Amino acid sequence: MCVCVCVSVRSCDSSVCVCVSMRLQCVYVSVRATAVCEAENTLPLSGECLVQFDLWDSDDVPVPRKELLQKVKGVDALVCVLTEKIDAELLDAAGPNLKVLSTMSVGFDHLSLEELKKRGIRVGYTPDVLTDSVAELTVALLLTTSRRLIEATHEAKSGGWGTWRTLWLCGYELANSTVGILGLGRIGVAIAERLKPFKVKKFIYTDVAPRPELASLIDAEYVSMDELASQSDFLTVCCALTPETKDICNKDLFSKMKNTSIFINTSRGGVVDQEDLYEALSSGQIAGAGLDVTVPEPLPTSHPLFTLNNCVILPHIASASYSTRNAMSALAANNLLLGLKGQPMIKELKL
Ligand SMILES: O=C(O)C(=O)CO
Repeated sequence: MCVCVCVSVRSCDSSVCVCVSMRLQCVYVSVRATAVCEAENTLPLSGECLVQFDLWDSDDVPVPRKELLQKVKGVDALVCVLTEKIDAELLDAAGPNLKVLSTMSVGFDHLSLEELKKRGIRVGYTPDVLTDSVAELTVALLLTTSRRLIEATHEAKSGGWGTWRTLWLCGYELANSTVGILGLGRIGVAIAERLKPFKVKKFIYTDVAPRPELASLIDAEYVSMDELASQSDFLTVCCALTPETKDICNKDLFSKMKNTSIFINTSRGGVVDQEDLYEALSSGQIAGAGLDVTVPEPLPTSHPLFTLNNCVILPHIASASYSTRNAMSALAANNLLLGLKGQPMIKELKL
């Protein structure tokens, strides 16, 4: 039996995952599994079976495509992170042995689900364990953007800090505001729960359909996309990237937003038309934007969005806390091993 894995892992709790994480520490990995293998990089799969893996032992990530296409040949399973495009080309290169895919991410826009389904490959992913971390970072980004913290530290450091001035570096506060959530799921709820103590007046959301159970947790009102745009003082994007949501935040949406509103995206860069966002920010159509995700990633340092004071850009770090990355790696590893054993994964995508 053979397996292939590309994952970033640190130490974690269960014995299986301690074993995985010690071997796969902070690297993208290619893993090979064999029935009864005594090679160094092995994991127990069942009583009579061990998973063996080879490390992608380099900071040079993601795994170069050519190398990955080589490494996956003949494997039974694959663990990946969100930078790996799992498409027909890669699945063809892996061949018919491939039965399990485990992605260390909640997002799965990097996976060709149709191709996976067609080949009968089971897919594990890592929802829930990153909800707190992403929600926390979203709040941090929102406050950083709305209270202009990056500009402020720059001014303080660079001599721009003169006498106290009435309107200098004024921003927008959450108290008495309306917060809009585009795509209400676990993360949107967790963001709202954290924002509520800031005295937000009202939560509104839009989605493909109302989600009354989740909405009731935060007392959020379902509105149309247009109402979301026009009513939100803070609009936070929490939807998955799908063909339907690609570029959904575009000129049309920005043109309906208030000049005083703040746009936040910690989901996927692909949901935003970045040219339209640049236009909205530079023309004053909206007050500011905080982005943890962009297209491409990394965003080239020459990108026009980097020239704007009212745009805060983070390098996709929403889930980057030690405890969350540990939990994600443990879940990805356990999904992989359960899938290999033919058992239900802890978190499996329904294809
Ligand atoms: O898990 C994901 O999909 C992420 O984007 C991690 O931050």
